[in-house]
Amino acid sequence: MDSPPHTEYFYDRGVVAPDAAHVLRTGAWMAAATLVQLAASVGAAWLGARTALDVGRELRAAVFGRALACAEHEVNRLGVSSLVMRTTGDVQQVQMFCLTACTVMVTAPLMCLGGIGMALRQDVALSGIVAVVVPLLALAVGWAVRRARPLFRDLQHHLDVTHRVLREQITGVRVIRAFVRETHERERFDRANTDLLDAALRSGRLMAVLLPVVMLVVNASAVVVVWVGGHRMADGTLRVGALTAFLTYLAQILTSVMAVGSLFVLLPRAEVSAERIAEVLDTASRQSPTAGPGAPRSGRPGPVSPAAVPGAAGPVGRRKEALELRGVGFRYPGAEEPVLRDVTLTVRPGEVVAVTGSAGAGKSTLLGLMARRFDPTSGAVRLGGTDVRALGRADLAGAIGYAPQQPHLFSGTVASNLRYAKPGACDEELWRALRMACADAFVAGLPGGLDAPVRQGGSNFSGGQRQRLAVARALVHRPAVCLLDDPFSALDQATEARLRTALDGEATTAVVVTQRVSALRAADRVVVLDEGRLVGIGPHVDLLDSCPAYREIVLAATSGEAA
Ligand SMILES: Nc1ncnc2c1ncn2[C@@H]1O[C@H](COP(=O)(O)OP(=O)(O)OP(=O)(O)O)[C@@H](O)[C@H]1O
Repeated sequence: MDSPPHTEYFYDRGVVAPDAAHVLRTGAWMAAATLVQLAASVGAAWLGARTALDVGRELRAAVFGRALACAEHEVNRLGVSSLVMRTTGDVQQVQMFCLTACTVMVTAPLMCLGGIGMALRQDVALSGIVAVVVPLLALAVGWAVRRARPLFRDLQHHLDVTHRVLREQITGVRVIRAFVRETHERERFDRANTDLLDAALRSGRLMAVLLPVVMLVVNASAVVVVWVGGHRMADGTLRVGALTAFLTYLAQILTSVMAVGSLFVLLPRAEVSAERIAEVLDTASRQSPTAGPGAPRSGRPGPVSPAAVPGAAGPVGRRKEALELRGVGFRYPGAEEPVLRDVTLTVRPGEVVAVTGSAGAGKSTLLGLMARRFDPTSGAVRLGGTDVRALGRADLAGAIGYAPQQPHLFSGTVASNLRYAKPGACDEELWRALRMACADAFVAGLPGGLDAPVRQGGSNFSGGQRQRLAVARALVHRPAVCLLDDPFSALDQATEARLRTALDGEATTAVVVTQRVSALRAADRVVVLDEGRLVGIGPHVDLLDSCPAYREIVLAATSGEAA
């Protein structure tokens, strides 16, 4: 009976003998085995790639979801560029590791164990060389992995820095040109770029040393096998077929060990990236523990339900809500001093309250607290008698229309930006909001009207147009409370007056940050902030008499306006 297809027999009976029929028979077995191996490899590569891509997609979605839910100060702490990097580059590193792990970690150990088994069966004495070589390789790779981890952490940090500098420079390119600071900025970028290069070289050098060390061990082991085997062949204790077979098994074992080694070379960078991703996933959500449930923001941010806000009644969007601040204090994370101290204020339903004060007095922060961009460090904000922390985010978003001081528009169309507030809004609702924000005339004049394109950040619109679109967006869903942060700063007097009249006509509760005397005069009441403290509240005329800080603001503003 024939022996099994075996490299040793193939050589001794087929090549040394020679026996063509044996060569053909054994060769056919080997070709069949190779085909099976090929199919298995292709299958493993396909499944591995699929798994790695799925892992990448899931991780990206998780990091992005967490970044959206992050508290604002967490986003600031991590940095926008770093968050982008973690969502893309870091996920890519983990994905690459997964791909290699999926394809290598199944086949390589099997091939290695199979090779060791066959080598032991072939020649126990020669197998001793394997017992020395494999731990040597493991030691070399382990040493490199340990040393590589801090180097890759440094590399990822420098990638973040370079991205941050680049992003800042590209978004600020107009300012750079206006102040002819190209040389300065080029130097700043060069510094970041060179630091990145150095970090990449440090980690690259380590990996460059590892490969020759591994190859040296592999080739030295082959030399030792041939040398020992050669002597034993001369003694007549080893046949040429056995030596050739052993060399084949040795190559199989070492190839498998090197494949696993390549995985460990990817490990430290993937590990660092995974740590950075985990840091984002572990950040606190902007919702405080007291926050109640509520529909997720991803859906349509429908109007707050009467059940969600006690006291709410009437048809959607026509409600008026009281907004109360009770002893509100706020300190930005990491800041030594609070920005707001003990602010108590009630904005009555349907009332228009103007907030004024010197630069940095805390006006935007106050509005941010009302919109629940962040939670107060002391006291509470109540809407319709309910603590806003107890409201679902969608409920709150439905009840409040917020236009921040620096309006942000997304790339898309005018309509898609306006529908951010109410995805199902019809064109008539959009035009109504545009009319209120005095933006209807310029939108009507755009080619495409509501479908006119908006470039990233609204860069194809003027500051005033962006501001009006942001105000319109805040009004589309007819919120119970409008929070407008300095909406008049880029508007002329006539447009400002039209916007005020439109807001009055809507009769919603409104809190408007402004320094414009005309707007202060027209408001039902004015709130005056000075270094985070509420120093005056009342109608314009009363405050002129009773509040020196207000008088100063008005005097400064009127002289400016008169000039
Ligand atoms: N994200 C932040 N982190 C730390 N401090 C902040 C942050 N935002 C604002 N501040 C600080 O809080 C204070 C109040 O800022 P805020 O923007 O509320 O003032 P403001 O009255 O709206 O000013 P302006 O009229 O100039 O817009 C400022 O001293 C500012 O430096």
